[in-house]
This record gives sequence, C-alpha cells and structure tokens, in this order.
Amino acid sequence: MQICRTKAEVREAVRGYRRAGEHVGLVPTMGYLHDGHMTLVRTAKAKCDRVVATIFVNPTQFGDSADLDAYPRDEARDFALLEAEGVDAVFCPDVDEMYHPLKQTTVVTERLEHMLMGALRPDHYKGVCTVVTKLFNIVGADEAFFGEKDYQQLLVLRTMARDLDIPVGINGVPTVREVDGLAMSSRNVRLSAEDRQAALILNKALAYGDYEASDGRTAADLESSIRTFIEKEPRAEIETIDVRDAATLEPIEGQITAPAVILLAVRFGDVLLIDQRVADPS
Ligand SMILES: Nc1ncnc2c1ncn2[C@@H]1O[C@H](COP(=O)(O)OP(=O)(O)OP(=O)(O)O)[C@@H](O)[C@H]1O
Ligand SMILES: CC(C)(CO)[C@@H](O)C(=O)[O-]
Ligand code: BAL
Repeated sequence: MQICRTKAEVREAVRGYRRAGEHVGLVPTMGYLHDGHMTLVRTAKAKCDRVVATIFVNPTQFGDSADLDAYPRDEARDFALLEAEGVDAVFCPDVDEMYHPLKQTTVVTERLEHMLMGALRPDHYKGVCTVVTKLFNIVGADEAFFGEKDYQQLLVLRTMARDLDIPVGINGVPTVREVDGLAMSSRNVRLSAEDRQAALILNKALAYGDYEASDGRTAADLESSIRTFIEKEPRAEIETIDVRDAATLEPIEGQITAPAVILLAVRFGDVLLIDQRVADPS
C-alpha cells in the first residue's frame, strides 16, 4: 500500500491506475478505523479495481475545538488495517498540506446545510462539503463511499455532487453495528463503561420507532414517543430526535405514508452519538 502525504503523490498514484484503464474508488475517513470503515473499503473493493482511502481529521468541520482535540488517532494501526484489506493507496495529508494559508473558498448546500445536525453544529457541513470537494478534485475517483450512519452527510454530499456536476458516483453503505446493536463509531472509545451500556438505548429506540411508524402515526407523534422511550435511560441526554422524509429530510406533514428516517443525536457524558434508521410504513 502506498502512503501518500502530499497531493502530488496521490495524484501520481491515481494517474498510474487511470493509465491502466482502472476504475478508482475513494473512501474518505477521519481515521481511528473500525469495522464500519472497513465495510466501506470492502464495498469499494467489490465495485472498483483500485481503492484509495483518506485519513484526515478535518479541522474546518469541528466547531468545538475540544471535540477536535479529543478526536482519537492511531495512524500505524489504521495503515495496518487498510493494508490487510488490500487498499492500494492511503492519502493522509497534514493540515498545512491540505489547506492553503490564504484559503477563501468554501462549498455550501444552501438548504440541507442549516437543518438538523447543521443547526446543532453550525458550519459543520460547510467544512465537510469543502474538504470532500477538495478530496474529489485531488484524487479524481470514479466512485466514493460514505456510511448511512451519517445520513444527513450522505444526502448533503449527493446533493453537492449533483448540483456541481462532480463526476463521481456517491455510494451509501448501511450502518455496521457491534453485536449488541451499538452503531460503530470512532467516538465510542470515549464512552465510560456505564455510558457504553446506556447507549444501547439508541438502537432499541430505532427498532421501536420503526415498528410504531407502520401504525398510521404522524411524525410529531412518533418523535414524542421515541423521546419518552429514550428518557427511560437516565444517562441519555437528548439533543435531537427527528422523523423526516427519507429522500429529502424535509418535515413530514400529517401521517407518515412514505419512507421516513428517524435521526437521533444523543449525548452520553461529553460524547455526542448519532444513529439513524429508515422506517417504511408500507
Ligand atoms: N458504523 C458505521 N457503519 C458504516 N459506515 C460508517 C460507520 N461509522 C462511520 N462510517 C462511515 O465512515 C466514514 C468515515 O467516518 P468517520 O471517520 O467520521 O468515522 P466515525 O466512526 O463516523 O467517526 P465519528 O462517529 O466519531 O464521527 C463516513 O462515511 C461514515 O459515515
Ligand atoms: C467525510 C469526512 C471524511 C469528511 O471529513 C467526514 O465527515 C467523515 O468521516 O464522515
Ligand atoms: N462522521 C462525521 C464526521 C464528524 O462527526 O465530524
């Protein structure tokens, strides 16, 4: 596996793949890899001849510098995992390589940017869109792979690629869970043993919400029953619970009649966990 610290190195590697007529897949990550990331890699390998992974903890998508500083990192372990999975190249620039000191251009999806997680983390999606556009431009992949766990991010990036005619296929990959149902996340290592146990309420609440959605409920009513369900867990500090149109993330008027996504953002101690599930009322 080729380790590329600079844009020039990764561009050169991909140029070689393209000369051989190979189809190139991109898996962007912030590192501290787990089986969710490795599933993105395996999905990319199944669809593409070559896979480029990126590891970059992007400062422009963190409003809270404490969250940025606390973000777990282990580059050597990440490289070993990617190599074992047959990744061809990993792009892992530092912040100075990635961003020009006089940068003044950003990418914004106007409507999706400010709703839901965007309201909770102002400028977060601007940071994500800008860095992912840069990764698309630097690597020039045919396909890119993102997790459905970050559901709004996936929709934001699909919308951005569509609106800006970026020639890359955006592939969503279902959420990978621990055996007890907790969605895998790099942030899980920061949970205390008690909070790790308490966080199991999230997947249970999603299963409950999915079941209840098939009963002719309104979104507001469903949000309120899911809230009551999660409130039974005293360690859970609810940030947001939303039931939205799964295709657009717009609010649902009246009864749920089309696929709806249940989006949870819940704090355990100082760790904000997110999880989601699409409920199909039919
Ligand atoms: N459990 C998972 N299943 C499938 N994909 C995942 C999972 N967790 C993360 N991903 C995807 O991996 C990619 C990189 O995510 P990232 O490096 O931020 O990891 P993360 O575990 O989501 O971190 P955190 O939850 O701390 O933000 C994203 O596309 C994300 O949606
Ligand atoms: C897509 C991404 C790698 C951009 O920094 C990040 O938001 C993530 O890990 O989901
Ligand atoms: N996985 C989403 C990236 C973030 O939380 O900043």
